[in-house]
Amino acid sequence: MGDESMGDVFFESIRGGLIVSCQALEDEPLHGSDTMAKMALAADQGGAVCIRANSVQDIAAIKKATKLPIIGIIKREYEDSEIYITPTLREVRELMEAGVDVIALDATGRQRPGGEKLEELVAFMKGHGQKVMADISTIEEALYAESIGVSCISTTLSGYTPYSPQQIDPDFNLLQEAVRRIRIPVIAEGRINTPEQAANSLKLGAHAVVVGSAITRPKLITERFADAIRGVRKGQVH
Ligand SMILES: CC(=O)N[C@H](C=O)[C@@H](O)[C@H](O)[C@H](O)COP(=O)(O)O
Repeated sequence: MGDESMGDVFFESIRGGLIVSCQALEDEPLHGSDTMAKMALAADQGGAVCIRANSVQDIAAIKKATKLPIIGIIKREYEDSEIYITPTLREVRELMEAGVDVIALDATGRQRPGGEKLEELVAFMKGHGQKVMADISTIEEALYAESIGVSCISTTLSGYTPYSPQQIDPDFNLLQEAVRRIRIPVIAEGRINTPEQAANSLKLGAHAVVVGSAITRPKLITERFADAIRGVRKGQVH
């Protein structure tokens, strides 16, 4: 592990712990800061060590509901880029103003809106003493993010770039390779849908685990159950 995170209060506080991502976009039934604050409180009471949250409004509401540290993002779409997780300096500034323990941003190699550069965003945040989580989709992106000074990496975007493995399960291969080759903390994130997968992530060396949909997206959870039972009793005679 790199020098910055060694002994760092935030990274020590989340070591081996569960980070719950509390997010609902405008088109989701649970959208709304009050609801996200309640989700965060439930996560806190359930044993989470940190919350990952989207938008200045949600972050402000969550801060009132719990004292847990926050990894903040702003999802915003731009016409000239595929990147939507904290894409530009505008979102970085908004998050710094809101005040979060860590800012997470897309650290894939893709073109950013307005031609902005990942290195410049990271340098800006580090220059202001802001911790940075790099959301990556491949080992090359993880290595590059580490080389430009991010505080930790997360496997968030594996499966969400066209050049990373498209799979239903979490990308444990990427996690393992990152743990082997990266010195800063490696966070497991993305499609961790069962307690066993979360525990396995830590066994494979993840510093902490982020779980979102499986805890905070009831529509998706319902769909999984509905899909699993669909047709099971069809044709049965009672
Ligand atoms: C790809 C992307 O946009 N991921 C987002 C990142 O903040 C969230 O929508 C995910 O819920 C989060 O990464 C946790 O993952 P999962 O919900 O699979 O546990």
